[in-house]
Amino acid sequence: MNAVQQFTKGRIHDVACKPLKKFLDERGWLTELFRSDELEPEIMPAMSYVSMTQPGVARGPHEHVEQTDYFCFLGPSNFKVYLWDTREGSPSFGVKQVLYAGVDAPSIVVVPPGVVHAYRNIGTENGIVFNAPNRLFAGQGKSEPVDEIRHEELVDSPYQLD
Ligand SMILES: Cc1cn([C@H]2C[C@H](O)[C@@H](COP(=O)(O)OP(=O)(O)O[C@H]3O[C@H](C)C(=O)[C@H](O)[C@H]3O)O2)c(=O)[nH]c1=O
Repeated sequence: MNAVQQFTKGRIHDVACKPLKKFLDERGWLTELFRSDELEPEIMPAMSYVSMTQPGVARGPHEHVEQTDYFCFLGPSNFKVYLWDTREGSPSFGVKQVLYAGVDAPSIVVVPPGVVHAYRNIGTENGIVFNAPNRLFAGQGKSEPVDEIRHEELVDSPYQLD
């Protein structure tokens, strides 16, 4: 594990945050989540899943060794997203970045391997997050270890959520 204890605020290299474009009409709205003609081959999704997070609840902090996460914060709540760059050699090594995403700012957040990440539902409704990672959860046929380092239980963790 890398030993960064004090992170500085800033923007993390290779983390992408893009607005989701909603096409609104009298029936509701529609938004594209990903397109194979817009993504780099190395982050092309291998699977997708949706999670619901209750108000006030956080998921993470976690990091992946090989997996890039492709989170879409769709609403109906808002999330505070926390990112910490622990990649030695990264131009933003030791940087912490905070983003807000969800119903008031529908967004895609791309998180590369080695960037510790967590998010909290800061709204009053259940919130939906779609993820399309570029690796299969637990590998082919769920036969491999899960590519995930969990930091939730770390004593004196540098990855603090407020
Ligand atoms: C991710 C995943 C999970 N699961 C099962 C495994 C557990 O029984 C259950 C909950 O998964 P987990 O405890 O890994 O979820 P979180 O710890 O909340 O992690 C989530 O939030 C943090 C911030 C993330 O970065 C993860 O990618 C995201 O899944 O769903 C599956 O069956 N398939 C999957 O692809």
